[in-house]
Amino acid sequence: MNQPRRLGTPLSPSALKVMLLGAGELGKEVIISLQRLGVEVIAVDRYANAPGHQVAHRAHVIDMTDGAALTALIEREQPHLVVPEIEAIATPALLALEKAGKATVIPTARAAWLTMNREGIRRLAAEELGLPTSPYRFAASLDELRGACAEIGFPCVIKPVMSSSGKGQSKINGADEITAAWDYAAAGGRVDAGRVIVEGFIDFDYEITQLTVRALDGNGAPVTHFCEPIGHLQVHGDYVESWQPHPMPPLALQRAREIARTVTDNLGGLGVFGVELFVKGDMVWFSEVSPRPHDTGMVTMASQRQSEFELHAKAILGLPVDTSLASPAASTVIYGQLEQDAIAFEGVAAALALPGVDIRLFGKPQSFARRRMGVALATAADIDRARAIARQAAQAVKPVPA
Ligand SMILES: Nc1ncnc2c1ncn2[C@@H]1O[C@H](COP(=O)(O)OP(=O)(O)OP(=O)(O)O)[C@@H](O)[C@H]1O
Ligand SMILES: NCC(=O)N[C@@H]1O[C@H](COP(=O)([O-])[O-])[C@@H](O)[C@H]1O
Ligand SMILES: [Mg+2]
Repeated sequence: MNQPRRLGTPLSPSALKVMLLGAGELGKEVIISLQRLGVEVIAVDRYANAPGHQVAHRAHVIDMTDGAALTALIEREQPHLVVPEIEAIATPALLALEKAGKATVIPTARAAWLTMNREGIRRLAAEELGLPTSPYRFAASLDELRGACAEIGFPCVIKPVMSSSGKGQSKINGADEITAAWDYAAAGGRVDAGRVIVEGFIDFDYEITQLTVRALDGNGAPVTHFCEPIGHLQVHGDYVESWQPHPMPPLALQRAREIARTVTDNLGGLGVFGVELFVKGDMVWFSEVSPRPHDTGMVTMASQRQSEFELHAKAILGLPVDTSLASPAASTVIYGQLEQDAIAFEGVAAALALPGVDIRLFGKPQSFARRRMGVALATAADIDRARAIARQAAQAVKPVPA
């Protein structure tokens, strides 16, 4: 099937239809990119008026971890492509639909299934592909967790096997913190699988996301493209700042791309992958991979000629892509700060008055203190300046009660 998809007219019999499973800030941008190519988009999420719902042709609210509900919706809508946007999806249902020839899943149903669970992707990367990772163990009870921590040693990082954006994740320094970490993981997992991973703590110099795109070239031949490395800062396992290009010594960059190629070749399919890597000197460790655009990649809306969202949209349609950098840039997250519905934002004009700044407000209907509600973007002559300006812009934007 090395052919681009035939583009048609939305809401007509010739429409090319794409269904997004998850319609948060990342999906919203993918949807906008698809709409620019005249694709009919159906957005699905677990709550009403999700960011992507607001820009799609049709919106559905279902529990995407319910395999029967997910299958019924896909069979009813019959999209040409199903595009997972979050991890917490009934991926066995996607595997079954793909096997029955009833759905094409991006990049593949197997990739969505393997990456929904840290155990799937970690065992593939470390045990099958032989990639360097932190040492790790899995545990399904508090007792097993005590044993796993004793083997891995301290400090270590404990995470639910199914979670994202740092939810339920703790770094602990000693055995006295194990019980609290177990309870926190149980509360924070998006799907309570009652299972955690313990990882040895990697004392990295910096971490990057290596955005990797599997696309077809103009002749229909498969090609792997690499974006410039994205550096980022995480607090409590959640990204707060990212920048591109992150400078790297040639050997570390080569290793990062070898790892990214190995894992994405194995996962297969078409689209953007966010390969998360830890770097110390010339040493590079694989951490995890998103078979979809990555939150730290929001910086590409400012830094690249084609953002990671445009790259994903084009790649999944079988169109050629361009991963070139346009300018150094940075992104800083705007958190909700308030626990309220329907908040308002002040200070956007002051933020936009700063040089090279742009702002995205996602339109999430409900704010939590640590919920990502928007992002400030800044381009500048170098990443240090871009980071300083993006931070200043994010601080200027003030969530306020409506
Ligand atoms: N073994 C480790 N050693 C050192 N730091 C770690 C380790 N595991 C995680 N971290 C830190 O925590 C961050 C989040 O971890 P991870 O990516 O596994 O969580 P996540 O919940 O999947 O987050 P996201 O969904 O945003 O990718 C990492 O980017 C890194 O900063
Ligand atoms: N690290 C994964 C990530 O950033 N995913 C993005 O966050 C949304 C969920 O946000 P919410 O939790 O605020 O609803 C997801 O829909 C996706 O866009
Ligand atoms: Mg991560």
